[in-house]
Amino acid sequence: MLTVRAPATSANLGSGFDVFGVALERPADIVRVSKADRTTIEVTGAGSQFIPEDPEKNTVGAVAEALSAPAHIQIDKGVRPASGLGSSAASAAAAAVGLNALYDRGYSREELVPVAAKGEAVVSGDAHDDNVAPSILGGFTIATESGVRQVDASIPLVACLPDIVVSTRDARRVVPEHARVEQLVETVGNAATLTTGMHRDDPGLVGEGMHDTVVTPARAKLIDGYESVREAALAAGATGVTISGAGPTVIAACYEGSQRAIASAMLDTFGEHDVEARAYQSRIGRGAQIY
Ligand SMILES: Nc1ncnc2c1ncn2[C@@H]1O[C@H](COP(=O)(O)OP(=O)(O)O)[C@@H](O)[C@H]1O
Ligand SMILES: N[C@@H](CCOP(=O)(O)O)C(=O)O
Repeated sequence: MLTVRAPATSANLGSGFDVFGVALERPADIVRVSKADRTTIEVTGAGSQFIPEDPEKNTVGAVAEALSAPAHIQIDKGVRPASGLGSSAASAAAAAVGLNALYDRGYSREELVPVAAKGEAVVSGDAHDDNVAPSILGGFTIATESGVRQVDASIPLVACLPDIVVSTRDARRVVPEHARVEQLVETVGNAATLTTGMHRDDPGLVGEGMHDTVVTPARAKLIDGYESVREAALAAGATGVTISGAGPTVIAACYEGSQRAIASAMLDTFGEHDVEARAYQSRIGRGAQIY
């Protein structure tokens, strides 16, 4: 048997829709894999009552199939589903890393990204790599049609998860089909600023580059209190705030030392909207680890 810990991730970071992602230090899924004649799945932990154990419907089933690696797979969920923290991707990433080692398939971490993305296709209808890439590789990742680039950045973050459910599938339906050329120019500038910030470990540039006027405003309507939470986090010292993945988690970048004040401001503000929430104070972290 092998045990793998795969971290939650935050995709998009505002200006990098379907491209950017970062690994968080916490929360994480713990996945145990052992060889079997056919794949069976057992799920416990956060939100497990909403997660199917049928291999055709769970992200890890598609990964086992893609690696021809039937196994008994036990998933202990630390990352709540439909959170915007790459919940389904964390399990898929852990399964890809674990089954690759268990069956000695010899794939590199980079080669495992599209394998884990097959799991994502099961739940979101699209094989997007922006969550599985950082969960497998760690750091900041740029996932495009031509592959994945990774930067070992270290930026302090606060991820505030309200007690609201937003499924990725639903949140993809509200993404605008068109953008003005001015918005395109602004987005390219912001994405480039964010990438430079990641290379320099500069929270100011990363926060500035998180600004987005295309996808985020459309999705913000699905999150009660989003605009006030964003303003409260900025007032408490965040350098940038946006929706994590498809939401409802709201993610803030900041300088070292201000995470606690930002977490508290975000929780209080969700509270003012009668929304319970929890905050994870984190940094950009490492990818899946085998124990
Ligand atoms: N191993 C898994 N972990 C979490 N969710 C899973 C898993 N397998 C299938 N799902 C399904 O995926 C959906 C959650 O995925 P998604 O909306 O992408 O959440 P998140 O935004 O946190 O990634 C739920 O419908 C859940 O039942
Ligand atoms: N790029 C995707 C990312 C979804 O992330 P999740 O954590 O909400 O699953 C999107 O924005 O739809």
